[in-house]
Amino acid sequence: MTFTETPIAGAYLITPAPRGDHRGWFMRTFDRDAFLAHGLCADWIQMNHSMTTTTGSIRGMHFQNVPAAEVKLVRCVAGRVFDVLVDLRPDSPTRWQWFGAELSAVNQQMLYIPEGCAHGFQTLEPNCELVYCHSTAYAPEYESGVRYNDPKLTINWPLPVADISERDLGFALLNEELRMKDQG
Ligand SMILES: Cc1cn([C@H]2C[C@H](O)[C@@H](COP(=O)(O)OP(=O)(O)O[C@H]3O[C@@H](C)C(=O)[C@@H](O)[C@H]3O)O2)c(=O)[nH]c1=O
Repeated sequence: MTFTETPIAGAYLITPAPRGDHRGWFMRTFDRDAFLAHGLCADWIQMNHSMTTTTGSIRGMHFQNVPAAEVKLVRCVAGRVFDVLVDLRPDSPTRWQWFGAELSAVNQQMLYIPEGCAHGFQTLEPNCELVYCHSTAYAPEYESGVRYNDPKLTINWPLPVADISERDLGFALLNEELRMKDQG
C-alpha cells in the first residue's frame, strides 16, 4: 500500500496494492506496521458502514469534539463518491482549507482523516457504500459539524445536491460560530 500526503498536513490518500489472479483479487486494507511507520493511528476501536441510495446526496461535514475527537479511515466499497475533509485545527497552516478526492470501488483508495478535521462526501452513483474505521467511540454528545456549503469553505461539490439530512443543513456557519466565540 502507498501513502500520499494530501495538501492538508496529516491527511493521506492511501492506495492498496491488490494481488490479482484468475479468481479475482486480494488486498490488504490496513497494515498496522505501515501505518505506524508513517506516524499514523493504528488503533481502531470501531468500524461503521453506510449506504446512500441517491446520486448527488451529501453526508457531512462531521467531526467529534474533544475529548471524543477521532481519526477516521474511509473507503468506498460500492459505487463512487467525492470524499472531502476540512481542516479545522486552530494551529494548522491549512486551517479552513479542504481537500477532496474521488473514492470508489474501482480505484480502491482510502482517505485518512486526522483529528480536528471534518469529513463528508457526495455520491456520484446510486447505492454508494462507505466503510469507516474510527479511533474513538461514537459520542453523540460531542458530535458537531460544519455546513457543506459554508461560504468560508467554498467546497467545490461536483453535482447539485440531491439529498441531505436536516441535521446537516442545520450546522452553524463558521462565521456565526466564530462570532459567538469572540463574544465569549
Ligand atoms: C455516526 C454514527 C451514527 N449512529 C446512528 C445515529 C443515527 O440514528 C444513524 C445515522 O447517523 P448519521 O445521520 O449521523 O449518519 P451519517 O450522516 O452517515 O454520519 C456519518 O457521516 C460521515 C460523513 C462521517 O464522517 C461519519 O463519521 C458519520 O458522522 O446512526 C450510530 O449509531 N453510530 C455512529 O457511529
